[in-house]
Amino acid sequence: MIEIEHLTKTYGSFQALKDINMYIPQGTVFGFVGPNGAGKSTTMSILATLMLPTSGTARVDGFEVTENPKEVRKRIGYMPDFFGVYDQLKTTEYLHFYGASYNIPRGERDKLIPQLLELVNLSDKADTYVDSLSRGMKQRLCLARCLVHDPKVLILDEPASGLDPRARIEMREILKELKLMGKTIIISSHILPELAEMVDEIGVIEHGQMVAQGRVADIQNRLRVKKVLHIRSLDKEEELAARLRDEPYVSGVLADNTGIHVHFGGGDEDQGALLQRIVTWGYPVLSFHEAQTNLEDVFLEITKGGPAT
Ligand SMILES: Nc1ncnc2c1ncn2[C@@H]1O[C@H](COP(=O)(O)OP(=O)(O)OP(=O)(O)O)[C@@H](O)[C@H]1O
Repeated sequence: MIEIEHLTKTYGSFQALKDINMYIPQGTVFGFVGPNGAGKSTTMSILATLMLPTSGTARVDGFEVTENPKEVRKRIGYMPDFFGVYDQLKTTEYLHFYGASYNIPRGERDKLIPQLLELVNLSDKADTYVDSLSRGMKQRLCLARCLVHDPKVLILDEPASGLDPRARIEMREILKELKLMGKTIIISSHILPELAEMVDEIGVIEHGQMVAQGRVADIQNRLRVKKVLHIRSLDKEEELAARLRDEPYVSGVLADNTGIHVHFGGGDEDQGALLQRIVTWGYPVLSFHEAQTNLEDVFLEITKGGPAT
């Protein structure tokens, strides 16, 4: 549904995007992650036909963004990271305004708008002035605005930024519903663990370059060169932790009240041998397992936070 090939963008002499390639199949929820200034908004603005690339191509549903921007716009709903809402309008009027700009007839809008408000949990705010809505409500209204023309693709630039935990959960639930409706969604965020639960694939961008892309689990596996083993012993955990520090492939050991966390660079056989040794030493092992790495760990592992080149 989205195909980006050799995309570059320069601002003056600054190269913000360097040969970006990205393929997002229909119905995929794609998490676009990267540190501040990495190039996420630039990529999304190009996809949304709001900015011209310097070179390369970007297609949405087969239509190239520079050759066929009108066809692209029919198919996308774009939520920018900063957006304005018109103060003098009520929520329903606001959505009528956007619906009318997509030439949706009044009768259809009258049916559609209550459904959209229900989807974004704003039914009880239908007659409220938009400037009196909370930030979370405004974000949800903006999402409803992106949906008025029933686009196949949603391009959401940090839809959960600045929201409190409850509002973020609400936003996440709405996005899950949109996924069920079959939308292809590209969503950028800094809130990585939250993305992990709902995205099918991630692309990690740093200094204008894609540094990793694929299914979340595959990327986690690829990066699991150093795993974390979580060990619990019925007693003498501190003593065991001290002993583990001198074991092969162990690069760090942390003991706290949840158990022993061992950074381990060995393979499966080495891991088995380590467990065997612990048992031979006579420690009453309660559990010994590989801790799940989350998307936050993956992100930190890939983006080392070096200076821009
Ligand atoms: N209009 C512009 N003129 C010059 N430089 C720009 C312009 N827009 C963006 N940049 C630069 O391009 C780089 C990429 O910016 P972009 O906004 O795409 O990053 P981002 O990943 O979305 O960051 P954030 O997470 O902070 O929104 C940054 O270094 C930024 O300073």
